[in-house]
Amino acid sequence: MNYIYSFINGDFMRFFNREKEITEILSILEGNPDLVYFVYGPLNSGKTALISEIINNRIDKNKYVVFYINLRGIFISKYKDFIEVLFEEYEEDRKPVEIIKSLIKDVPSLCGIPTPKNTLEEILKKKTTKNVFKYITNVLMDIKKEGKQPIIIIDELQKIGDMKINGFLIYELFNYFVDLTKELHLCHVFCLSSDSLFIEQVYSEAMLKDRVDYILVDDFDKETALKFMDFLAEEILNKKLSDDEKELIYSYVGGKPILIIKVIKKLKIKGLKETLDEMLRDEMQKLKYFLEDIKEKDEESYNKIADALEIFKDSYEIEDIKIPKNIREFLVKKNILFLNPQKGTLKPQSYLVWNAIKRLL
Ligand SMILES: Nc1ncnc2c1ncn2[C@@H]1O[C@H](COP(=O)(O)OP(=O)(O)OP(=O)(O)O)[C@@H](O)[C@H]1O
Repeated sequence: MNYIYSFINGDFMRFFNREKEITEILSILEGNPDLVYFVYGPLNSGKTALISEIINNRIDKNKYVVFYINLRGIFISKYKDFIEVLFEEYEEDRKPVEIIKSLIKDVPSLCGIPTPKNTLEEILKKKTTKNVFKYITNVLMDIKKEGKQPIIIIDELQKIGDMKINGFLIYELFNYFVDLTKELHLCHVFCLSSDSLFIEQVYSEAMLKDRVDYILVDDFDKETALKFMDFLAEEILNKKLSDDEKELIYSYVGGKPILIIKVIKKLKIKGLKETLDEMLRDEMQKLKYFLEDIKEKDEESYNKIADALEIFKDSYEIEDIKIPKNIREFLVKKNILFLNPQKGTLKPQSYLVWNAIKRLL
């Protein structure tokens, strides 16, 4: 049984800023569970890093029990796959809550709901979610009786979007999450996703109105991005960057944390202009091949897509309906554009993509 989950992918990195988002989430956690929260934002904006910082360093570990269910990187094609991610089987003859209590002494979060072996077999035999949810609710109630507040976090929930058991599994889960929050006030629920089409579907789902809320984790704004560069230059290079250098980095990669980290790391072995030009060239190559493929398959679609992308030559962010629905959904699906359904806006997934668009179209 392996409950230890490392949130840090890649090198160890100290966490930077996000105080506004942290304050918002901590204040939600202090209150009674009431709504299901969707944490969304562009690709690699730092959603997982933020949640991980909160779980590891910002909450009182004696007060909360966190279940972090990560569907990222897991192949889920059938119900059984999903159940296997949701639960962690154990063999000892102890109650789940006892297992949980002993585990949380060592780790900040559990990556599955502990379930005795026989119970899991029973759950899997019945092809209905009713007994799954009943089991989870009982475990959560036991945790609450111990004076602790359970939190469920699901990363990349959209991965089960197409899965059907009776109806769509995802709707059954949403209903269950609404039960846990709005009805029972038993458990905090956070769903993380960078799939903005999925978030848009949730946003326009009448059933979820007034039962869910959204927390946007966007790329850093300019002021924060420049400070992040100072922070990283100190951490990684042990030196300061000039204002001109920071302005130049921002003009290429904007406020996307992962790209800023990449630039600063490369400065150990390469010059700044060379690093930035290389990154931009790679992005342009990707976009060029992407457009070439479309042009070869269907000239008419290519023209529509080129027209849509050309709109970004004048501005980074535009109103979503300026691009016809099918074209905008295609570009969002292909991770060229990010859709913010709350604001009704579209923008390139990063400044780097934006720069590639401006140079190629
Ligand atoms: N505030 C931050 N401080 C330090 N590093 C950060 C911060 N935000 C993001 N990062 C780094 O940027 C990278 C991408 O972040 P992360 O994986 O959290 O993004 P994400 O939004 O969850 O990605 P995805 O789009 O795949 O869901 C990680 O390596 C992370 O360590």
